[in-house]
Amino acid sequence: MEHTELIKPETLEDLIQTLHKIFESDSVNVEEVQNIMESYESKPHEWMKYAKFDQYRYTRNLVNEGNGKFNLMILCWGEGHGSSIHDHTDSHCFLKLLQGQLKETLFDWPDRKLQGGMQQKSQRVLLENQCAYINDSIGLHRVENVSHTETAVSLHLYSPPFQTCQTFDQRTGHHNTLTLTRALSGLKGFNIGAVL
Ligand SMILES: N[C@@H](CS(=O)O)C(=O)O
Ligand SMILES: [Fe+2]
Repeated sequence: MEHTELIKPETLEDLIQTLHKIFESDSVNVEEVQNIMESYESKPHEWMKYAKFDQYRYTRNLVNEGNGKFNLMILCWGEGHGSSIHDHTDSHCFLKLLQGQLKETLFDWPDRKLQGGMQQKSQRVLLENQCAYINDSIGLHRVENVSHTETAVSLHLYSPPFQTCQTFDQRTGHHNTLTLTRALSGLKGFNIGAVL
């Protein structure tokens, strides 16, 4: 497999350029993408223009369309905002913290035969500049800003891009398909926000 030489991106623009290079190849090297995203040191003035908050739910703001290979988005989490349990539609999902902290809870896919609740598998707190990774074979997750005083901002890369995903009811394991929005302001549009 061909490897792009890893040079630490100094700016968000640099990071976007490097990601374009990496994704020219047809196969995704998860570790390489994770490393490059982690090595970018978040500088708020570089991403501020994408960071739009909503009073009630986290927002999704498109940053770059990655030549059709990936979507790069900035998600803004107000105090107490979180996502429902969801999948990632057979895509790779990278999640890098630009500001604040997020709690990630992992779940297994519910067993159709066993009617009942979904047990959480593990939990971790993601710190500023860390980059997490998930896909459907790892499982499902829920992401929350549990802070009552601090907002959180995260940079997400999805490859290939997707517009719908499934959300799950923890109590029953039942799912719904949801169309995601790429820019949410106010309450119009959809995301998988859940009020904690
Ligand atoms: N995957 C979610 C955000 S997160 O909870 O990972 C989304 O794209 O809205
Ligand atoms: Fe997610």
